[in-house]
Amino acid sequence: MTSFRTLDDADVKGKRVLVRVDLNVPMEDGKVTDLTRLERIVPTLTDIADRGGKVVILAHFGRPKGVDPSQSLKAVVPALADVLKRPVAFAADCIGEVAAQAVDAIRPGEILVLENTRFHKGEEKNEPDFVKALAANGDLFVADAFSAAHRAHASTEGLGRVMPAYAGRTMQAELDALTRALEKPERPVVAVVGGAKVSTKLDLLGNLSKKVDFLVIGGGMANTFLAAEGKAVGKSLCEHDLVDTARAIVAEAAKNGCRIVLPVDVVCAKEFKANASHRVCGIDEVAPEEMILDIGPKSVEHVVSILGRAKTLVWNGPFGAFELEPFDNGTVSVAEAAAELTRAGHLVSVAGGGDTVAALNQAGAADRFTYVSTAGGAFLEWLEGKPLPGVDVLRT
Ligand SMILES: Nc1ncnc2c1ncn2[C@@H]1O[C@H](COP(=O)(O)OP(=O)(O)OP(=O)(O)O)[C@@H](O)[C@H]1O
Ligand SMILES: O=C(O)[C@H](O)COP(=O)(O)O
Repeated sequence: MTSFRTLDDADVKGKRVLVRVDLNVPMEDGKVTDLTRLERIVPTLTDIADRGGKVVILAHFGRPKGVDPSQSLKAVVPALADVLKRPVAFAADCIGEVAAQAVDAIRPGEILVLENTRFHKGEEKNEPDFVKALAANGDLFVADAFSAAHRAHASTEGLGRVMPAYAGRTMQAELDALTRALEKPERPVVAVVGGAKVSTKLDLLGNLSKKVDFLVIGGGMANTFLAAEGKAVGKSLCEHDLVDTARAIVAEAAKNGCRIVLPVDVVCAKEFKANASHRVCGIDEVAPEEMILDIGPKSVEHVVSILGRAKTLVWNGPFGAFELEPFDNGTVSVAEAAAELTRAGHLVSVAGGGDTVAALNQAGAADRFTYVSTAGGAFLEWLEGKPLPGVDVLRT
């Protein structure tokens, strides 16, 4: 069995601990608008600090091409200090003299953020010299950015190869949850895959159909599967060029003993806007001028009954255009049912993906899920069954 060294195995006292976290948080007018990623890293940072380590934070922000003051991590430092309820120092570079002096200047138990690693091209190229320059400021490496672990960058993967490396608390929680959900799940396992387009989730559907017992397809992508069954989907978002691909996914799933679950009724409107005039209809009754914008009540009931018999749920992507009321209804109703089944101890539920997390928050259901991942791309790549370099480098 693969295992990971964790913070419990690390002797951090008096050491300079390079901690890779994800500070890629949403900002508006220089203020952080969602603190979730900052809150998640508190246990790791306080644990190292309280055990007498010097906490030296490495992170990226945005996708700058070289040094770009508008993408400086300095703007995130006040919010991080607020969340930690401790002072946080900042250094204007992540390597060289500036970084070395800042690391020298903090005492054991104190916390320092180094400037955006992506200001140096060696970060994304994972250049050995840049890895070396980062490593010069630390004695050990703690990886706590699962959400950046799909990147083989210097600060996510390179450092793990050149110094003693440990999984931080968030990384550990994420890996535990993901293992419970797909690697060693209690069966039956249900995957809900919604969202806009099949084309963005082909690998994911292929991988999940090998691993889960029920693959519930929702959102715009369900329309392509419905079209593949010969249903008329009117003006709905639908990738007609992918109907053969959809048929191949269904056939492959059947071979693997995985049941594909599609909507049996839908909510249709003629306009893509909030509170557009709408109606519920059977899946064979969509008119040429209509768009499917949500699943209907019978579909909700069907999905909820499947969840009622399941032990594990993995969820990525909403059932409908959840940003527009009342087309959030399907997503909200299924989310509420999943949250209650989880709270009652009947279900292990793991969800991820930017829009998915927004939809679960909107439904007031996120807090009752077993685990909600803050990762976007990394969560998707994990669902696709791809190796995550920032995780693999931690394996013992
Ligand atoms: N029937 C539909 N018609 C049109 N758009 C839809 C429909 N159902 C869902 N969507 C849209 O799909 C989008 C979400 O899909 P997406 O694949 O991005 O989800 P996600 O994987 O959770 O998010 P992310 O890509 O941010 O991680 C939403 O904007 C939603 O409005
Ligand atoms: O926000 C994210 O999903 C991570 O921080 C990764 O960011 P990236 O897609 O720019 O590598």
